[in-house]
Amino acid sequence: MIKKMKLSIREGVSIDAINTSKSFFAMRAVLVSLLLFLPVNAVICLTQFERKTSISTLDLWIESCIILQVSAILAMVQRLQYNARAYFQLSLAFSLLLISMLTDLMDELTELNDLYALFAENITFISALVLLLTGFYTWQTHYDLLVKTLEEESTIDPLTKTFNRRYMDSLIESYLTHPPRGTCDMSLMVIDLDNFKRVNDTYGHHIGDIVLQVTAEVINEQTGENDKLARMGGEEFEVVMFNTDEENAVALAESIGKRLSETTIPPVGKVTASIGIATYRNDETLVELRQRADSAMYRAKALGKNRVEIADDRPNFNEPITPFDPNKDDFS
Ligand SMILES: Nc1nc2c(ncn2[C@@H]2O[C@H](COP(=O)(O)OP(=O)(O)OP(=O)(O)O)[C@@H](O)[C@H]2O)c(=O)[nH]1
Repeated sequence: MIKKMKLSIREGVSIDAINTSKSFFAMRAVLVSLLLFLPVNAVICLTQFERKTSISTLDLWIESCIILQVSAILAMVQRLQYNARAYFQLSLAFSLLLISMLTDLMDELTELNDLYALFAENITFISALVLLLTGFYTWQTHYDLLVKTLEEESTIDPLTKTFNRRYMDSLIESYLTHPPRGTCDMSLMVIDLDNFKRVNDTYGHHIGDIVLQVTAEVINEQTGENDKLARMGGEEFEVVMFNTDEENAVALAESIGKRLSETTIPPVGKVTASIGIATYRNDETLVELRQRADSAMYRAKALGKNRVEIADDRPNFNEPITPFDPNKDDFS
């Protein structure tokens, strides 16, 4: 069952669950020993019933049914595997509830009306209720945390801690489906690091990862609250800029490119990026918008890298727009 959990829950959460597996086994041992008392108790009850018969058969049936139901719930609790504490508290709560009900049944059957038994029965019952409340609370808290973790993991790139492609797609799609009232420009920027393979080949994958992290930091420093950054995969990033026309998008792209080309990342030195910009046109789909931004980025690569290009039907689009420093090496 632990294996199944590992497969169904994402890595971060499953580690938490596996770490607690020892507690599950310990708790299971306690429960099994508790449950062994059930048939023993039942035998005692029936023996007593032979002798004292003041309790009605209907009462006996009703109480037995409730006991069976609680046992069934206890068995179901065994399937709540994702939090050791909730599992422990709920299992103990239902076990105590069973003990309390069995004690009650025995008490009625034997008609001893023993004060000690009455006291023990009530104490057990109250403890069971307290444990039930805390168990459900723990369960709910852990469930909320689980949902939050899964939400984060499904939208965040684990390496750079920026958003991922899935989040970016849904963000832009929701803008396109429900555009804000009035005119509101939206621009998309595609940023692709230059000669990144060389960085990996020269310094290793680990240093390549650091370069990606620093790149994300540099882009984040330059962007404002209307912009969202995502790593789309490999060495490619996207920034969606709401309330941003082409002119402002180019200005932001230039500042990102400039800042990146000035940043020294040891031991690599400086890295550069080719950037493509596309500003949203009415009735355009996400695929079309991204295609235009992508082709602008590829044009930037073709024109010598380390520059910004705008996706457009401009007649002179082949002319470089804003070269940072075309003669400079990509990393020094
Ligand atoms: N370190 C690291 N490298 C990655 C990751 N994802 C992809 N890569 C590497 O990124 C490199 C991309 O290489 P290319 O597509 O040839 O791009 P490039 O070398 O930047 O060439 P240009 O884009 O033309 O400048 C490959 O070596 C991939 O292995 C990652 O998560 N970490």
